Amino acid sequence: MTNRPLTWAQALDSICDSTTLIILSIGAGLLLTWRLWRFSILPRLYPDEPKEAPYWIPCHAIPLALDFNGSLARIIERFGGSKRPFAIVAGGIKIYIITDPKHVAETYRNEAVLSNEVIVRGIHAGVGMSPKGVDKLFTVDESASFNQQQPRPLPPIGMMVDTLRHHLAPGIMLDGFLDQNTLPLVRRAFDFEREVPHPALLGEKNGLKAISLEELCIEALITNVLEVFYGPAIWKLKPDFVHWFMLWERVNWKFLFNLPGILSQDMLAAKAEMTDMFEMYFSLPRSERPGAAPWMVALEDNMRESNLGTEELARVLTLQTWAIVGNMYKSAFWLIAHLVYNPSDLETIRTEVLPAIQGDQIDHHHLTKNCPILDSLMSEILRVTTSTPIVRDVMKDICIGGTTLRKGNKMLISYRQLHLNPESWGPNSEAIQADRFQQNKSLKSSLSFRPFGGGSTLCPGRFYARGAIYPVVALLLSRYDIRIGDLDRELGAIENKQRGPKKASFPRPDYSKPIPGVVSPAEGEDIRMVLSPRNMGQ
Ligand code: HEM
Repeated sequence: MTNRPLTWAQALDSICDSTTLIILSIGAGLLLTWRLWRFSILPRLYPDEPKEAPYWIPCHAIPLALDFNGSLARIIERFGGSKRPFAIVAGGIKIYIITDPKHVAETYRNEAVLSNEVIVRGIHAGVGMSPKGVDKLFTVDESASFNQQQPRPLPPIGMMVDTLRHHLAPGIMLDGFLDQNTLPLVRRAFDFEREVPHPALLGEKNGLKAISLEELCIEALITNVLEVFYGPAIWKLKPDFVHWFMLWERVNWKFLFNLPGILSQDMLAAKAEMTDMFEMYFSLPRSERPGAAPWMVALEDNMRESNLGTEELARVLTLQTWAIVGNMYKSAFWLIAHLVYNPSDLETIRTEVLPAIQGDQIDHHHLTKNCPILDSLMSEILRVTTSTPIVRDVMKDICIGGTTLRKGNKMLISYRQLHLNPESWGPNSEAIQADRFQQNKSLKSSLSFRPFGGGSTLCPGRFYARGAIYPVVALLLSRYDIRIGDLDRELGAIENKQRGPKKASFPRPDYSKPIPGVVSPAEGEDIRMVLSPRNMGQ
């Protein structure tokens, strides 16, 4: 063998190779030392602090952005077994994760320290309110007329929710609002003979109707409820408002993640169309927008008294509208979807609701008080489809679950994880069991069940939601027999006396995005139903 001298190029390559190797080794060494220090040594030095779920580069933000609920569930599964609060880091921010139902209750008892004010301010700034406008929302004016009757004076933002709470608590006001304002419009959602084609009607033949379940729920619980709250003027101002709201529904996660404009043109467009409509609406003299809900009228007066102008009102109400109509249509969608795929539950609930429907009259008291399986199924649907992540800011150091949460960090509760926790709900916790809440009545007030949040931000619309959703279910079941499928095939099957067409698979929910409230069906995941009028042609 001859030892040939290296060429210049070979020598350079070999130096580069060994330099690269050295750099890589140092990098790997530093990374390992950092990991050892951060995730093994630091937790021993500070045993009271929640342990951090280990990560390499670049923290937990990317998996969370790609599949929010899935990656959160995986992190919790790997790390949260002990039920002690633990921490993750996303986008440079430390977030404590609370998984124990008892610790969740503790967070609601400490709302001054675990506060949502920074987040609520940020959301209002995100819809375009000026810092001054946001400050006005949070400033208490003891002399404001709405504060004269209050045991404790409220800022306009508190007054707003309080007014809603007052109008929608069980009692004469809610009864009147349901009977006079809401139910006539819910009934209108079943008027398939109207002049302008019904958005849910896909076809009609021989007395059978092909219907999109999603569109029916949108018509009943978005389009009509918007009109219940704002009156019909909104349609003159923006006839396609629902289109923009539904786009917002699909992309509002970009708003929550604060994505840059270049990645969120669709979300920005939807937001602009919605605020634009409300600005036009609140610019109209009141006489030109009749039919608004009493709550809305009282709210507007109070906001104007607090010097919030038309543009600011428009932006605040864009967010309120999201809370008002963002969840009911999805709850109704999943509830009816469950029924059409589970005929025995459908028949049980049909028997329960039939007495509530007399011709055109709907007895909402019967539906909310005397239909235990319907009520139980609604709770079960909310349990399984809730996707809400609740985030709070830690305003001062606080001890929760034996660990110290440090000021300046955030805290997150995943209601989805709480609602599916096998320790509370059994090993088959993802399966829907219609009578679960009827079998065990204490479950509705369980610490592991929070479909409407908790503490001072407990949803003020929870009674109204049931009062508006149940009539939709009752009208559908009392008027129609329902099959899943295609009109032509269904007709063919009837003519040939065969069984109906093969059922499509159950619609897939989209848990990949953080949605405040109930999960949306994934895009295109609808149910096509064939409705045949009951007692006709049977
Ligand atoms: C099935 C339907 C509904 C579900 C699942 C639902 C869920 C929730 C949840 C989880 C929260 C708490 C958020 C938090 O603590 O940060 C909340 C708050 C809220 N909800 Fe609902 N909601 C529904 C229907 C409604 C309706 C019909 C209205 C109004 C008519 C409404 C108005 C509000 C408002 C204004 C808040 C904010 C409360 C506050 O910040 O103090 N919701 N909702």
